[in-house]
Amino acid sequence: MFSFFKKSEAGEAAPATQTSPAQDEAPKASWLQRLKAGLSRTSSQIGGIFSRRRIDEELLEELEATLLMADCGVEATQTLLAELRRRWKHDKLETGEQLRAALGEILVKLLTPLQQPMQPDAHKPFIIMLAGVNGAGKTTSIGKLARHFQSQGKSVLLAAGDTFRAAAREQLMEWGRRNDVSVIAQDGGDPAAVAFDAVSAARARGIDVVMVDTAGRLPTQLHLMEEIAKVRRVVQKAEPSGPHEVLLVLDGNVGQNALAQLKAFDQAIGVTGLVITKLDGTAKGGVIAAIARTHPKPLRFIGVGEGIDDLQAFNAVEYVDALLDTGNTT
Ligand SMILES: Nc1nc2c(ncn2[C@@H]2O[C@H](COP(=O)(O)OP(=O)(O)OP(=O)(O)O)[C@@H](O)[C@H]2O)c(=O)[nH]1
Repeated sequence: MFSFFKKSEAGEAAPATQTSPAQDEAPKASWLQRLKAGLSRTSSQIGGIFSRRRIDEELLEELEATLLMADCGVEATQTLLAELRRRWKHDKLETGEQLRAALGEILVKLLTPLQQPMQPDAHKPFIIMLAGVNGAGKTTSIGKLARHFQSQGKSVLLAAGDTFRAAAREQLMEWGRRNDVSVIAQDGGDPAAVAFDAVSAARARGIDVVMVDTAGRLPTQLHLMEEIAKVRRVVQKAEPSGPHEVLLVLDGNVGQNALAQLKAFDQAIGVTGLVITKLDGTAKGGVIAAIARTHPKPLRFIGVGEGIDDLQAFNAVEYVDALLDTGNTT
């Protein structure tokens, strides 16, 4: 918990002016390597299937089972297999490698609609609310995003909306002091009131981006889901055009459970974008296909580690390359 902020306090993280990862080829290459390493379990399982010379029904059935095990879910797996079968016949595919290329194209087509960058210049202040279950990576992602926006020359203000844990609040405030990011917090109290104060302060101070952190909660904790819906309503009271982004942070390791979380949070607060973290761990990676097929939402960022450069804008071609080893990125 808060390890990113702890790192910053110890002075280990890169200074704000150095964080422009997307424009920096060297970090990007190592970032892609981390993504590939994270998804290597799935890519090696699928790779084993494609290494066969001939395509037949048995191979397709094995691929189907592998996609299901990789968290793609029934609907996305069926969609992918149906299209693959069509291409097999229509394009007269013969080898496993041709099938890998075809699956890559089909997956890129499925995932590309999720590749929609955030538009923080659309409003001032641009108000982002973050939600998710406990430990999904909200606070870590806020730290990374704050640096990301600062590197673009934007001023940032945080609302410490996790009013349950005093330690979390203090950690965030200390991190803010050291990184030139204002943090609005209250002792105890109401998260909606903190959000209201933060939005009002951002307007008064001419801040570019406000991020409203919220305490982790499970969709089954109905009173907490009602509480977060209230935070959203109160943000809108403070700024009628906001919130401009309602980000749901999902842990990439939770598999199909991510879909259940997405549906529940979407119903409560109207999710407008996703952050999927921890794709560097034991994540199998297919859940993004499941989301694209059954409950599509813009996937703004994916996380492959706890470091400052480890949160990157989602790119469908890069992701599919990491998942299938298609060789379409270097
Ligand atoms: N490996 C890895 N760890 C991550 C990533 N993102 C976050 N973490 C770690 O996940 C843990 C939980 O992250 P937090 O940011 O504290 O999660 P949170 O959603 O704010 O948690 P609550 O405050 O309990 O709601 C921390 O140890 C983070 O360092 C990631 O992309 N990869």
